[in-house]
Amino acid sequence: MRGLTKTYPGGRRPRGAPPAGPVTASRDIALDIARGEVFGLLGPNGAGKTTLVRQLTGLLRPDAGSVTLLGHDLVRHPRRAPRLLAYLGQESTALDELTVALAIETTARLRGLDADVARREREAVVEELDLAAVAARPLKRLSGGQRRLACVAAALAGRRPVLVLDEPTAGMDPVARRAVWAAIDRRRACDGTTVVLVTHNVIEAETVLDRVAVLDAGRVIACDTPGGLKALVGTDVRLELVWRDEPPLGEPEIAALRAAATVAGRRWTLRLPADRAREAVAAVTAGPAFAALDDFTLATPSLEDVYLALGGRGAGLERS
Ligand SMILES: Nc1ncnc2c1ncn2[C@@H]1O[C@H](COP(=O)(O)OP(=O)(O)OP(=O)(O)O)[C@@H](O)[C@H]1O
Repeated sequence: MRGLTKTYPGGRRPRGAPPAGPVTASRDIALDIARGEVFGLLGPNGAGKTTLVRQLTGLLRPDAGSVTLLGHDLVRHPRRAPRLLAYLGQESTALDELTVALAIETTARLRGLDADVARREREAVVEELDLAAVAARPLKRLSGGQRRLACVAAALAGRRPVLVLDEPTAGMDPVARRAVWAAIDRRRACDGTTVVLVTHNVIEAETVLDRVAVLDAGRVIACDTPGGLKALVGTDVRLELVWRDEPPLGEPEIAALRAAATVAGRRWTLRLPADRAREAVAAVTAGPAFAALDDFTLATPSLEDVYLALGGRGAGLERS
């Protein structure tokens, strides 16, 4: 992608509401995604992730800039996109009337597979994502998480060399989410599939992503490997404390931690240099503090920390 720019015109608003001005959702975006890479787009609600992937998939025409995918100019020839990539949008209602099995098999057929190959592929992906129990039911009669999983299965059918997945695990339970991340990892490892992944689930996604672009207000504000991005925030570690009810603020060490913490209900989050974190862990795991503690975690920087350090608002980022 080079120089991708997209501004939505201001819309009409109900009488009395403030006028809605135009929104520039992509600002001069330049990104190179290598073949076989699992590439993440990270950013808060409204950062422009969906706008970007819709341009990448030929569904939305940029105002300026270019998208070249496997040698094809997708701004000039957007209809080539469906032959090159599988796209899972945020909302997929097109398959709602079909059963899960038929949705997967039909998608594979539409992507050019012979009937028996499409059937075999359907069987394999139903097993891979553990969908057998709901395979005979129409998508519209499934729970939100099950429907999303069925849509992921359809996206995987037909073996496109590029997968563009917009929040594939939204609304899924942990078992389903794990199955999706494993399926993505397998496509990359076995087929060399290129995957572009929009996600809010930063901690989970970290394990599958080769590189990540962080978007904020339509701009790419950082792009690197997860490790490279984490190096940006230095060596601070994150200490999370969850208290049973009242923390023992009478203890001077605990009162000092309170002053440095971000407090959300019973949860305190602290970002500390490693040696200071060690002292803090010693303080909270001794004496009355430990008795008052419900849970604690100590973690090295995550992509979420990177995002926050880069000045993002943090809203909308989700931890597993
Ligand atoms: N059709 C549209 N018309 C006008 N403005 C739009 C339209 N679609 C998106 N926007 C605006 O463009 C900006 C980027 O939206 P986009 O959906 O790309 O963000 P996102 O990063 O995908 O957000 P989310 O995480 O909530 O899915 C937002 O300010 C949004 O309000």
